[in-house]
Amino acid sequence: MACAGGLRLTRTSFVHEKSISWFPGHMMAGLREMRDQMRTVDLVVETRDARIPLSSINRQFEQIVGRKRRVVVYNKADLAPVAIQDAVRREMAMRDQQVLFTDTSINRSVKKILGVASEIALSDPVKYPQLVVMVVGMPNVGKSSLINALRRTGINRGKAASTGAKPGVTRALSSRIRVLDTPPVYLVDTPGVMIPHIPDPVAAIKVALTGGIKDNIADEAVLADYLLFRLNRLDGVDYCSVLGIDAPTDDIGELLQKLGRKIGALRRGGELDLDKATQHFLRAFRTGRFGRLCLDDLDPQSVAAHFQRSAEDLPLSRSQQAKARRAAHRQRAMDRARSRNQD
Ligand SMILES: Nc1nc2c(ncn2[C@@H]2O[C@H](COP(=O)(O)OP(=O)(O)OP(=O)(O)O)[C@@H](O)[C@H]2O)c(=O)[nH]1
Repeated sequence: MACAGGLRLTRTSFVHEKSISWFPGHMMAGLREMRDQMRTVDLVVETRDARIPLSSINRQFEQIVGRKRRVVVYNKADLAPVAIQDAVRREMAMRDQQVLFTDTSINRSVKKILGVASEIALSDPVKYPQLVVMVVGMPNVGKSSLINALRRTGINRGKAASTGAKPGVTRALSSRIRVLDTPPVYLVDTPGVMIPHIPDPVAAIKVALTGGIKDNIADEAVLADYLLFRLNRLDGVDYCSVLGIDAPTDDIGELLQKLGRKIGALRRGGELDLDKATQHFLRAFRTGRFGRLCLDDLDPQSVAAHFQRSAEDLPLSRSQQAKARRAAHRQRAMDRARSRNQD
């Protein structure tokens, strides 16, 4: 139950047919430039949002990264439950992905990335006189913040990349940004790239809720409706206390009316301003006021279904097909072991 006082859930699933598409020209140009520069890159840091460990995966990066060494960084870990980290590590390890969790406000948390880069650079100083790391990811996952944090941690220097609360701040590849002197490590910032067409409309809603899609492109009313649906199904989220409303509800109209009255969101003439109430509700989630939350389901079946769907959407390279086969093999072995334990 989400709030004190009890709630009868009136919906069993969230149905939304229309996906959100946002793929402006600078993203296409950015992808092309990333592909062109990839041969000069030694390591790729693929940044994702820890609140949506699956929905923030953009398979286009796997295609342009190819066989380059890659580390997956789940940023904004301060906004996601610590408890998800083991499940995510396990699932990604099955897909041969090394995973780190970061919060860009904490030096010790981003230092792990410098550790990975240094290890590669020191393994062959002749091959890597300077190590070049490209930071890629969906919009607003915190790529530029991560670069600034690495620079602060590595060489105690100020901001080198522009950041902002809205998606699409970085619009082109940066020049190389120094983040470590010994061994020399340089980072390249890149524009956030969306999936051109997200096949699952609910995944698109999750990306928009976490700030990856501009609010004027996503339908804020739908985002708020999904957020309420999800909050009601997560244990221990007391949104009533956070919002200052009396009782939980599964009806977004009712919640926004109450919230609008509570925060005094009124238009001229005294009519309730439900848009303002909607934005207040979304902001409360985005700033972590409802606590650490994860919007993706991480049980093995849901994860397998997610990868199945995204594989159908994007043709896989040969090495990706081999990886997918290995992951499916491991998954089947785990399922068999699990069912043997249950017997
Ligand atoms: N809570 C939290 N917020 C973060 C973290 N890292 C970045 N942010 C915030 O996330 C927002 C987006 O950060 P950016 O670094 O501009 O994101 P980006 O991925 O470079 O964005 P694009 O320009 O769209 O590609 C900013 O408001 C940051 O302050 C983090 O670890 N935790």
